[in-house]
Amino acid sequence: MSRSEVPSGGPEADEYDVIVIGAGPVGENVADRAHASGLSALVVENELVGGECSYWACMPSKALLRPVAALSDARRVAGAAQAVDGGLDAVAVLERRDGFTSNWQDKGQVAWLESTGLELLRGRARLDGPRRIAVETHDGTVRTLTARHAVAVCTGSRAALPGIPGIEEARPWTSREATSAKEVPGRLAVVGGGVVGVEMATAWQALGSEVTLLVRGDRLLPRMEPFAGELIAEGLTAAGVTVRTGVSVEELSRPGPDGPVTLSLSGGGRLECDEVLFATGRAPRTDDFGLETVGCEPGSWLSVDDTLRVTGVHGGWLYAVGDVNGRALLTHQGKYQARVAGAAIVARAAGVPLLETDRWGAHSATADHDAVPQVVFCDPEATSVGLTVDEAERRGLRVRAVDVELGEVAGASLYADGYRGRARMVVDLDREVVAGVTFVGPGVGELLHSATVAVAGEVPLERLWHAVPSYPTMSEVWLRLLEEYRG
Ligand SMILES: Cc1cc2nc3c(=O)[nH]c(=O)nc-3n(C[C@H](O)[C@H](O)[C@H](O)COP(=O)(O)OP(=O)(O)OC[C@H]3O[C@@H](n4cnc5c(N)ncnc54)[C@H](O)[C@@H]3O)c2cc1C
Ligand SMILES: NC(=O)c1ccc[n+]([C@@H]2O[C@H](COP(=O)([O-])OP(=O)(O)OC[C@H]3O[C@@H](n4cnc5c(N)ncnc54)[C@H](O)[C@@H]3O)[C@@H](O)[C@H]2O)c1
Repeated sequence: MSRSEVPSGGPEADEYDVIVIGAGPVGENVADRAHASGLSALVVENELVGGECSYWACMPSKALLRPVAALSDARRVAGAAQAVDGGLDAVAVLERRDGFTSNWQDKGQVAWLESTGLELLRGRARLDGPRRIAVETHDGTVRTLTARHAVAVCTGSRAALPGIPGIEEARPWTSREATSAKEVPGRLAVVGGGVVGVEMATAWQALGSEVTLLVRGDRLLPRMEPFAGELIAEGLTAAGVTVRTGVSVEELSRPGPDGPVTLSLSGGGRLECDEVLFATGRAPRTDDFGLETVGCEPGSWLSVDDTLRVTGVHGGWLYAVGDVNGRALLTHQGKYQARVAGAAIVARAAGVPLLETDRWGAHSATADHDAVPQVVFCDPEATSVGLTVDEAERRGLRVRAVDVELGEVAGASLYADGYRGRARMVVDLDREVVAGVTFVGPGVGELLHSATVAVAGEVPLERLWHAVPSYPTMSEVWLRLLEEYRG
């Protein structure tokens, strides 16, 4: 037991100013904010400190994907391409991935908690009425703890599996296996054309699997502008992935424990594979969590206001931050919410009469509505922030889409021979500000933050005209977009 871990059963420490349930990236940040402002804070964690993101999501998936991009980048530049021989070294990639997860040990993250002075209790927490939680600790005892000011639920999400006949016996991969597998399956079927589906299809195809991506809708990445899914499908197909749209899995069968899986598909077809990954969305970790003891629906996404306080809970002491509130299932957005929630908890504990809850105020997670950035790390990369044309129109905004082929930008043509990529700026015509941006192409991930600043800053287009991009970088796409808009 490390210095900061709380011994179970200690009667002296059963009351804290703030109790945080879940030590993922979000819980860590809520607790850190509260503690740094002088409140006592306890963090309860049932598995590994660092959460899904560190061990089975962002970090291992990006460790699998970075070598794919590095190799593709070299192959797209004459002169460098000649130096590239063969594909990825799968063993080396998996070993590097293992390094990023610290071999699924959380010593490093516990050391960070210790260094901040936060207390950690290992065990499974459940709500137990107003301001109370009961924790089943890893030694089997149950501790009841009380929060003076706030309980923050930061329990994240898990993979959601559809109720298809045979799915349990087929023992499908979820995002956990897809990010932690130690061997490369010969044939991998991936079900779902969302972010996990396209990223993991990209990674495992490059590592040597023969990947079939099964998408029930008519396009990939349906939450982005349609051209994103088109360019990603093109990239996946060029890499050797079989992309099938308009197809659903109706049944699975895996007769032998280690044998192949057969998928029965809509329309009568069958597909045999060695492993099948279901990347079909997420469910909140709120089942068997005592939500009924505080008047909430067990198993539900926790609905919150913009200070991240759960709506409809008497006394206003319960917060839900990160994936578990379903607002934006992204680490950076959850950490942003954690900063806002932390500030709100501290202000309320100090008795501040009026919080800054107006739009873009210090106690309002406004960006969740208008400026959520996302980078999908496939090849090419797909990125977006703010609203698509479709979303803007559904909100009743009068918008214009401005499109530019990225390959026409000097910096992009230097980045890769025959550069393929596209940019779209969605302009709010009444305010003449940028409501949303999508960039798709190799290397655009690092470009996205410029768009996030423009969208969150509501920078007028006439001022953006004075933000001069360096020549010859890909950022000159901004100049092309503005020129196209001004005509
Ligand atoms: C394959 C994959 C790749 C992803 N890649 C990215 C990416 O590149 N960039 C990005 O921004 N986002 C990415 N995401 C999303 C990102 O992982 C999540 O948004 C992020 O992990 C949410 O953080 P969190 O702290 O809310 O929850 P989590 O990281 O899920 O942490 C919750 C913690 O709470 C603990 N817990 C749960 N219930 C209890 C309980 N009852 N008692 C005690 N402890 C409990 C859990 O053990 C866990 O440690 C990815 C997701 C997946 C699946
Ligand atoms: N790079 C990143 O930022 C990154 C990477 C991975 C995951 N994430 C986050 O994790 C979350 C989860 O990702 P995800 O891909 O699991 O969810 P998702 O919601 O992005 O995509 C799931 C897809 O599966 C489809 N689907 C659902 N049920 C199905 C069924 N029965 N059969 C076939 N298809 C079905 C849905 O239509 C959807 O397109 C996302 O919200 C994403 O923000 C982010």
